[in-house]
Amino acid sequence: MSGPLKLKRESDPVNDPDPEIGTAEKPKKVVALNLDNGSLISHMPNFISYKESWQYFDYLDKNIPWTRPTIRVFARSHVQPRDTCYIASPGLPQLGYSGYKPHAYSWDEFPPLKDILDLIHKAIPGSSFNSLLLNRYKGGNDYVGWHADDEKLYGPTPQIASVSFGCERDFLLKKKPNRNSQDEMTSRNESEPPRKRSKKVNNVDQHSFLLKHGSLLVMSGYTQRDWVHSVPKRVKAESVRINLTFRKIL
Ligand SMILES: O=C(O)CCC(=O)C(=O)O
Ligand SMILES: [Fe+2]
Repeated sequence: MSGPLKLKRESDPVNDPDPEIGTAEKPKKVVALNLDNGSLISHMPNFISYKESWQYFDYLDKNIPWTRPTIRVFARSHVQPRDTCYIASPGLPQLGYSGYKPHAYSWDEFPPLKDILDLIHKAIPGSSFNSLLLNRYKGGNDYVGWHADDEKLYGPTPQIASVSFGCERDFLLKKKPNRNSQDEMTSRNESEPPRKRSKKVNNVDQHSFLLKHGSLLVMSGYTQRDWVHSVPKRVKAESVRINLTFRKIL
């Protein structure tokens, strides 16, 4: 299990800085959310400066070999509702989800990704990510359905570091109903998100983060075992968002 999560800041937080004009010297605010039973979320809204984040966005938008694969969910085929790409260090076991096994590109082909990886390793002491799943949401109709990144190859307490560029989108977390009824929640639901379930959801059982341009969100501990997350459709989100989730295959 990864140790207690402590994101390093460049200086102590003072006033909440203007999100529109990022600078490298800006103090880094960190919000830590301790979910129950050892699930942890840390959020650093200004992880990478505004200007640098647009440079990364433009590079990734143009240079990543994006694909929109067909995946299988609940025994039905769907086109994944967002573009994707996968990077992994050599010699790791093959990632597979929803019947899809992405080709693993090398970090060496995309030097800016190595720079972001370095920034993340510096921000999260003790981390050593070796793979990366990239997503590109072309507009508000693109989304990721409720799922947990609980594939066995990440181990029982995966730490996942998520960096976002471009259009701001909501990132939702919801507690899994209970340990015996996880089946319908744990596979990536890429079909329309289910309509409201009849069971009432407690306020402490769901959380929402607005993931801004240049932000970092880290999920640790038992978050993947006990919670599901999603980035739902948003009609008003018209522009492109690129998200990077760094993971460690054990
Ligand atoms: O786009 C995001 O913020 C989340 C993506 C995600 O959950 C995933 O790729 O597993
Ligand atoms: Fe995920």
